[in-house]
Amino acid sequence: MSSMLGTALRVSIFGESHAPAIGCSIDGMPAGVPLDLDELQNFLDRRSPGRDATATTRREADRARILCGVVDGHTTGAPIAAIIENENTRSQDYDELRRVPRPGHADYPARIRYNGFNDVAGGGHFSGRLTAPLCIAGGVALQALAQRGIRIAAHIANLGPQGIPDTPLNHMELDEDQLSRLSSHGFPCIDEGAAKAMRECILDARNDLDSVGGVIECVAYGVPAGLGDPMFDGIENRIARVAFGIPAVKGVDFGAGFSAAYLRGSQNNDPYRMDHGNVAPQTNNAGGILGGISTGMPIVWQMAVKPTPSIGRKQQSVDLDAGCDADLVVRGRHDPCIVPRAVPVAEAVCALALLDLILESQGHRAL
Ligand SMILES: Cc1cc2nc3c(=O)[nH]c(=O)nc-3n(C[C@H](O)[C@H](O)[C@H](O)COP(=O)(O)O)c2cc1C
Ligand SMILES: C=C(O[C@@H]1CC(C(=O)O)=C[C@@H](OP(=O)(O)O)[C@H]1O)C(=O)O
Repeated sequence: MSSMLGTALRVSIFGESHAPAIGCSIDGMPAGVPLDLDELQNFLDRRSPGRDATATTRREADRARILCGVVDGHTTGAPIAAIIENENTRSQDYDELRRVPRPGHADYPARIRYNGFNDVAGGGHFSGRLTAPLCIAGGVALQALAQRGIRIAAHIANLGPQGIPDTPLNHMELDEDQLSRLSSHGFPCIDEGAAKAMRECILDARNDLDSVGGVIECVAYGVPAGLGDPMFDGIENRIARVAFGIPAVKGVDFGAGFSAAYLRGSQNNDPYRMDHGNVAPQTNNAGGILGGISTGMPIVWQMAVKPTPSIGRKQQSVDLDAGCDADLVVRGRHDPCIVPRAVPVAEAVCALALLDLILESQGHRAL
């Protein structure tokens, strides 16, 4: 299992959900980037488990311990390594799953791929818990990008089988106040009414021993025009590659995305106008990217998160040792919906993909 990303900024994620620790290493971060460790911890807290009834009851402090690469509040230019200790594991909940795999989780294909040697406890290296160290690396990248005037925000765009929509971010440029209100919100939505309805939808699913999914919209403001490459190294390719590393993400689209297929060219094209000497597209169906290259408009993308596979209902499975059908009731503590906790993870992957691109385009030089 190799969980590495980036070319100029190379990040490796290691650990397993019930191992003593999970962590990351970050190679290629330039020296002298100011790093506020409280801000980083606040970012990790937005993802951490066990905070209310809409999330798993596994309580973890998720304290990031930076081992090296940061001195006196600045990056040193040396590789950064950080860990989070796993403090609340209950591995016996997973004993049966080695034999009887959960529908929708990685148990069965992982057993075939790794000849049964993979760690099943807590989902092992396949666990959503690995997004905690991903958020350490992403949190560092977010602070580095903020130094360059690039701000990233995400929210729950839509949730549940009936589709409860929040106000789309693509139609608005958030000011600093709105950005910090969204990022300090326990349930990140623009519209309070939508947040309330979404919360109820998750609690209903939990009561029904079931789960729900949804869509997260993420926007990067302040990305200058002209970054990126055509074909295989475009901004879309780079963000999608990292976003699909988040467990449970099954779809990624940009700007109008799949709905562009149902528009005419006259509706989908973003007309140009001059504004105080600058080229200003009047709409942003392109999501800030044309030909893989940034247009100067906000980069707008969405990711679809499936309903949590581990649900409390009896499900059909198989006993792989006995070679027969078997019913399964999954035990343990699970998120009835992954979406709220995955919002900061979307911001993290967006920051990592964009910072890697920027460092690559400046020949790995200082920010
Ligand atoms: C933040 C986060 C929390 C998650 N929590 C759970 C959980 O409690 N139970 C579960 O079965 N899956 C959970 N998942 C999803 C599984 O890890 C994921 O569905 C599984 O590894 C299979 O991968 P795939 O869905 O990408 O194919 C979570 C994912 C994330 C990102
Ligand atoms: C602990 C986290 O989420 C976990 C993600 C997860 C999974 O299968 O992805 C399964 C559960 O693990 P456990 O059975 O050990 O409680 C979740 O609690 C976390 O995200 O930090």
